[in-house]
Amino acid sequence: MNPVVGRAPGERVATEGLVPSLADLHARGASQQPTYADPAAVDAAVAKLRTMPPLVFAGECDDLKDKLAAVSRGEAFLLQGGDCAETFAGVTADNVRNKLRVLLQMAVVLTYAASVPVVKVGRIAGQYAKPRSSDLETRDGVTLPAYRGDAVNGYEFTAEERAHDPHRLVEVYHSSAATLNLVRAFVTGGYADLRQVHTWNTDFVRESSVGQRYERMANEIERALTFMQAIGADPDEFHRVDFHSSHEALVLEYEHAMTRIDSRTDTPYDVSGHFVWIGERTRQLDGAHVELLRHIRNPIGVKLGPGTTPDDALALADRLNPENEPGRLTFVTRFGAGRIRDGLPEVVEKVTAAGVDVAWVCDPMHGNTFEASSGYKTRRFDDVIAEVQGFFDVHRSLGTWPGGVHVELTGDDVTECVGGGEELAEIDLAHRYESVCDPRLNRVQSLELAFLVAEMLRQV
Ligand SMILES: O=C[C@H](O)[C@H](O)COP(=O)(O)O
Ligand SMILES: C=C(OP(=O)(O)O)C(=O)O
Ligand SMILES: [Mn+2]
Repeated sequence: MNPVVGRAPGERVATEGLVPSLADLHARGASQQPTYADPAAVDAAVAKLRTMPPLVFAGECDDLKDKLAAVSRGEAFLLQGGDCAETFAGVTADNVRNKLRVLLQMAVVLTYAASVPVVKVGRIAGQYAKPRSSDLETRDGVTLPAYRGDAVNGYEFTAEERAHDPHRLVEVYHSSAATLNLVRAFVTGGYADLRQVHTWNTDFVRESSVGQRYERMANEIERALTFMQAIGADPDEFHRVDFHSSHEALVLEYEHAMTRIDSRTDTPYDVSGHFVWIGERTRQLDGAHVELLRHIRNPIGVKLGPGTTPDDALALADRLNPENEPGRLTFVTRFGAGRIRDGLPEVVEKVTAAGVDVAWVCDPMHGNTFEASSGYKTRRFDDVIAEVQGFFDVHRSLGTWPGGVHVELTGDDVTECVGGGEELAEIDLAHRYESVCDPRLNRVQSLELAFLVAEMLRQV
């Protein structure tokens, strides 16, 4: 049997002995898992997934780990962004291109304005499962299971759609494959060529002042590229970019089935994405998610909310990266604008004092969510910026490196977060609120964030 391919039903699982079994993981009382009615259908979905080719290759995961090691050394900056929850219906060329385009624009702003190499990672091609505060949702007196992402159930508020369906896990694989295929084509096939800096901005420049600001910067970049070509630089150097996929490793059946033994090193990798992270709600030290992820060799992240103590962070680092391998572990802090300045310093201080090698990244979204009077979940652009500013200030005062930002965004002109240069108000939210889970920055807000972060980076 080829150990990279997995097993046929009934055969030994290729990862046996190197990764805990699904039964062992569930025995830990895993939180935030689907509740499936039909165990045979779950087995069939898992068996099918085990036969599917990897979505990413272990060597690519190692490349990203090397880049994240540069982040942890203070030599690069991570830009990680995308939807809160991807949907199967959202796998269209326009949608994928628009998300990639805004990330490329943001990366160019950060690289050019702050002169720092930017590691680009999408919340894309696998971000289909959501932890929720409540198992149930009630509308007009009707109570149904909460929406847990397209990986688990449908968004439509009917009993049929909200039932947890294991076959959806196979659909996650196919949707991720289609998305990643397009992303790979875009980033290597010319769309991401640095000489396209202007093209990414068309249909945008006239409409917003941030688009115009970007346009001025793109003119400067173009002149610099022309100069470099004139002095003999290889134009192929500008042709492609490195871009990696990431998602929260939440549904154990999916992540376990996609964990394979790398034939180069005989070690396990979760080949469903380059980088996977453990959410704030599933990072229990003895929990199933920490147990699974401590066995895989991908670069991994852990979200740290405002309740995190220095000892929690140290214990997680010890469990997930006992050899202190650079680039292996990223702590994504999401304290909220009001708590970051008080809560973050002692965590960073003690982790640093213990000699733990980690990349520190700021998620300025998940600690700043509130419900507008209209009922929409939203976030204030000013709170997002205030948390990033707090993150930079804390790291500057401790002499540590603010290694990146992790944001929920989209390339479309949605109206989900309030504020920003367009001064979106709560009353505007209904106009184009399309997220099926958390509110995302739209294209203008995302680019504004990039310019503001570039200024903060220049001052580090
Ligand atoms: O994306 C993160 C979580 O799934 C989300 O913030 C939970 O939101 P809820 O409180 O509406 O369940
Ligand atoms: C669920 C998420 O975040 P957290 O685990 O930080 O709440 C998320 O990133 O969508
Ligand atoms: Mn979210």
